[in-house]
Amino acid sequence: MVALTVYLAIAVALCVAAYFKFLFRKRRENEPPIPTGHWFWGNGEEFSKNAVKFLHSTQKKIGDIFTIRLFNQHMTVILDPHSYEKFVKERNFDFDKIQKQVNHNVFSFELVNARKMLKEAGKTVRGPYLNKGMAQFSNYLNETFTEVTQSSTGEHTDEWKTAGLRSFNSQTLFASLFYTIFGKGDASDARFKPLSVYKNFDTFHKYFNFLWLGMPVKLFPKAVKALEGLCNQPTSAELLQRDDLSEYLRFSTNFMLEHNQTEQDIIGHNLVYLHVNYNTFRLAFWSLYKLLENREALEGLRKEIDEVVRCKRAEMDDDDEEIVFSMEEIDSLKVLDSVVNETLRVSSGVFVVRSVLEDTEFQMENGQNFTVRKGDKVAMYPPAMHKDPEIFENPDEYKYDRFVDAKFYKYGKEVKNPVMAFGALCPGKKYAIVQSKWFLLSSMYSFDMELCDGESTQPDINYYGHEILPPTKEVQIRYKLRQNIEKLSFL
Ligand code: HEM
Repeated sequence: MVALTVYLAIAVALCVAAYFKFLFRKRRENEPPIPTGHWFWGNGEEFSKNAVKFLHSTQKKIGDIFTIRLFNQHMTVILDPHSYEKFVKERNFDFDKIQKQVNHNVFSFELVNARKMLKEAGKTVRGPYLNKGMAQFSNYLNETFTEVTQSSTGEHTDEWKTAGLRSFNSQTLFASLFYTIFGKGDASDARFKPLSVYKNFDTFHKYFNFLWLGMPVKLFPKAVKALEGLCNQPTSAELLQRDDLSEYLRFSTNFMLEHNQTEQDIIGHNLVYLHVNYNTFRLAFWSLYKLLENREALEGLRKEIDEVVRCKRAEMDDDDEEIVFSMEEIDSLKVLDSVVNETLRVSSGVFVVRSVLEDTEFQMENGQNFTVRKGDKVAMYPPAMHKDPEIFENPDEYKYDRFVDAKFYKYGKEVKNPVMAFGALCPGKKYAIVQSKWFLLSSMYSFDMELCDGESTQPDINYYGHEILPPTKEVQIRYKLRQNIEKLSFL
């Protein structure tokens, strides 16, 4: 009995010590305020129920900067959009640890000399490389558009067809992204094909937040099975032999081989690359869905597209078979640009998050100073700013032309980066945006499309933390090829 009492006393003492070490926090002088939360979970429950709602109500009570606790992780959240540039430039706020955590916990590898690799590889998705990649992408997209309008016997049909919107996008956009990244390879090789990779990726992504936080993948048998399928890839030598392999993967694979990384590491890195590109797939889903849901938006965009095509057609010679667009022409389409920005605003779920390397004096843009504690995380949360009613009037409403010639203000001052969905470091921002624009332009021009009766969905807030949120469910659409259309291609 005495022994039992002693064990119990030790256990209680250990629990109390663990509580004070990992969970309890006494605010030090000059640190940001701490909102009240559950003694054990901290602010985790309110945060996971609806992060944006929780952050908005805390902001109202205690200001633009505060430190929340998500179980044992303390995170300082900054919700002043004007402080964004100071946040991304602060050297003690580090992204490398986060990037390593994703590579290690989710894709089981470590990237040697990661900063150099990412910096150099990032150059291969910009400038002239971008045009080469886009030309490939637009060709693949045209091929897939032909495939999805074939009847079951393989003939072209003008009939209405019904499909899930994600399924339609997986056969068109995802397949085109996939081939642009990995090249086409040997058609008779059944390994690593877009549709099976898409299905496995879709399953695997459901567990992303758990894996990222460090839970072992073995706890999730469906994720293990999906990952096995995803790892069944061609070898690095086979990929490097493909002429149409993307420059990004060519560079990164050679870099990793030079640094003696294993085939398994290269496979893991290929999956990370696919993972970042998967955001473009999700963005395209919301871009199309929102247009189909809002007839006025669809007609507004189609008017802009039909007009530009009409002008281009008037300039064509009789023997021209394709209508060709340049990057500048795509960039000049204001409604298309606004549709993509508005879609990013309503569907982004990402935290722009950093690890705090040292106790850091952080000065907000309004001159207030706060000390952010070493070992904590510090973050800006775009979805909360994207839904700030002071910046965006009626923020819950989708307004397709919201960004046409518009400026946005907070505290009476213009917000320089009203849409922050790409954070500061994403090298693929321009690529993802121009691919999404091209996909929208081509599909709006090529297809009549509508949502089937009663179909609707919304961004799934259980996935807050993902760059672009997935939908709560699939929706069914009807589509058919429009009459008298030309082939579109990218210069
Ligand atoms: C809609 C599409 C995309 C969204 C919303 C998105 C968003 C993001 C965000 C929020 C980050 C973290 C940045 C930060 O914390 O400052 C990031 C990082 C990154 N993204 Fe993207 N991304 C997209 C597409 C792409 C594409 C197409 C590529 C391909 C090149 C790409 C490559 C990367 C890489 C390599 C990083 C890590 C950068 C580093 O560690 O320095 N992303 N992305």
